[in-house]
Amino acid sequence: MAGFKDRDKRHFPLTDTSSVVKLFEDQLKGSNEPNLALLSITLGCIENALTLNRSVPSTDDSTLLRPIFPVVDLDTVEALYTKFETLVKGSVDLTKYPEEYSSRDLVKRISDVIWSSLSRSFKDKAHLQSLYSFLTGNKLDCFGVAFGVVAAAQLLGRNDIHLALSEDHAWVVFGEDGTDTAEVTWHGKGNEDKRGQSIALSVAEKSWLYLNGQPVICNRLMEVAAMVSAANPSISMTMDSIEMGALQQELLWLLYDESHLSKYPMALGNLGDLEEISPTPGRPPPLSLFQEAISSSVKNYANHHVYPYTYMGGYLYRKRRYKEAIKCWAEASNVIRKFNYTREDEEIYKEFLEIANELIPNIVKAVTLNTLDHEQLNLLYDPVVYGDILRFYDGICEWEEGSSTPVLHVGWAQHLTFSLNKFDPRTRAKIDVGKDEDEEDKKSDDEEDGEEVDGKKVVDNKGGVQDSENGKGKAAVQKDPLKVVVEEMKEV
Ligand SMILES: FC(F)c1nnc(N2CCN(c3ncnc4sc(CC(F)(F)F)cc34)CC2)s1
Repeated sequence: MAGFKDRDKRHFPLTDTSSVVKLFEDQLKGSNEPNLALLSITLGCIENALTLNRSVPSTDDSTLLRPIFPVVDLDTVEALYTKFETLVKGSVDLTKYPEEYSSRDLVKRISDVIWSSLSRSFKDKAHLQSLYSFLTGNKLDCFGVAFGVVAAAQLLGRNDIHLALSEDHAWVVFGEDGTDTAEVTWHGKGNEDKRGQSIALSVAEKSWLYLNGQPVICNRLMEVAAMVSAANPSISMTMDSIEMGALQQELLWLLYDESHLSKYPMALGNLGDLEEISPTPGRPPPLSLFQEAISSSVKNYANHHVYPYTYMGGYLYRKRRYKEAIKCWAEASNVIRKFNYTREDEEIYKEFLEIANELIPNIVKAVTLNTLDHEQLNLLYDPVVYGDILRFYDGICEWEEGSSTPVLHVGWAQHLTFSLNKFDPRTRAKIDVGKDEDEEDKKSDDEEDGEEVDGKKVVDNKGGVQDSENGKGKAAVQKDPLKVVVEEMKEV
């Protein structure tokens, strides 16, 4: 049972990074499970003091002289903890849920308790992910609501309720074998929340948002990793709190050393980004952390996560290692092609749009202008790079195939032709457009050699040719959207 015990209280007041790390260390290595509410309130209190309520004006150069790490008093944290405990235990009558494992009704009830306390103000600001934000401002973001439900469940002794995380959404798992699922928060803008529903139907859509059944399922220790990973050191668009970033980095290394990041690719990516900003002596470099994130996704999630590749690609791009960056993006595209694009996948759409329409054109321009650096110029004569760009686009096309919503539009084609035309024609003649033998293909093998029907490979598993639906039972996106419109017009 979690609870605010004396052994927790003796860490207070917290006066610097190391005292916070000691509190987390004690919670992670101690006898019983870490107290999510206690840690989230504490971390949120520090983040608030270092980013929103900075004790000294940010322009004042005296900050260079005086440390501004906030003192976190026991009574501040204890008062908020008691407020949360009173709210949760006062609103959920556990005698109504006597069974050993949690029911959907109980999960929905806990979600309602968090949900009904929220203020109506807009929720995509920063620093709304912790219980400190919830208890002092009644505000939480999408992740924060899901995390709050799990922290409340822990307070109620419901140890089967755990956090499930995709790359852009969060929900909970529960029940005897931890395979029941429930929406507990909203997603995106203008989407009705589906709280209380199982996520099975959404997974069936093969959308990236639900990672096609390959989300990160947390235990209590990984829920601490999620809380730390979701911490946000940014003060403004241009400035980060050094102290908050350092604290987040040290806590992530603590979790890394206890192996609580090994199945959490995004947390490994976050740590890699922090190490790029401020390298820790004696620790692995960013690239090896990004590689660990990729390996974790391959090993634990059938290579269904995109972000490990875009973490590494973004890093290599910033280091002007363009050939390797483009290979990462081709690998990212090799992941997204396994999904169908649905309207709630905007976040990853924007990621691929930026790579295709900004980053790759910038590379092609940079190496054209910077002809002094022969290493870079060779890029436009390198059939491997050209092949990777084609693979990058091919994955996006396959992502679109069979999807209910189109992905590509003429803007994509303009940037595509710009980028490809910069390559030397002899180089373009050299490449072999062989199919990469990827073990987990979106189509089953016997569809690989399907008939071409108006440019689309559409076969059933009997080798016959289906109508416009493809092997995934979805209304496939036609090659020519205009044709669809004309056909629909005829039906009217
Ligand atoms: F691939 C690079 F471009 C990225 N750089 N930052 C990326 N982030 C930053 C951090 N981030 C995350 N980092 C740790 N855990 C989670 S769980 C989650 C989904 C939701 F917020 F719970 F809904 C998001 C997320 C989302 C992805 S990807």
